[in-house]
Amino acid sequence: MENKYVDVVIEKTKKIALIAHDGKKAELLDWVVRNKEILQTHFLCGTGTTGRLIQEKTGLPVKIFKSGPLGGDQQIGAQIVDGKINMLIFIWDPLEAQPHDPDIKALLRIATVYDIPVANNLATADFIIHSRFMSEEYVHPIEDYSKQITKRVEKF
Ligand SMILES: O=C(CO)COP(=O)(O)O
Repeated sequence: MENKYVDVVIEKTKKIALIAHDGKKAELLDWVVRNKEILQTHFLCGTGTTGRLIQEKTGLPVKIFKSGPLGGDQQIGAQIVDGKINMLIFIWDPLEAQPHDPDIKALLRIATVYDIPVANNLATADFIIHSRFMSEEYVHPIEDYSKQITKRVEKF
């Protein structure tokens, strides 16, 4: 299916990454369908298979990165570092071992370093998308979070 993502979409309010492991993909797809009205006003991206399935099932434009085991989690992590993603919905499977477990840990770590909202289950995803964070007026309480991190690291 044609990738409908175009650069201009990046101007949308929130920049959301959507990822689910195989055993959790159906759950995430249903959630995206249920919340399509809200999600369509934001920029969406995802790892290879998750992103493609969301695009096919909902018709929403999704910027698609590599599949998780092929480096997609790392690409998404790099986008967080560059400020191009500011919310992560990552429905990882606690009952299934993954060959790229170090990449998964790295992504979750970098999301914490940059203090973006992260949902690892749908209850939290619901909580976030109905929260004040989704409004255009929301600004991170720490003006430039990455400056604060740099300061902390430079101390040593
Ligand atoms: O493995 C993943 C995240 O760790 C997801 O990758 P896919 O969306 O390509 O299945």
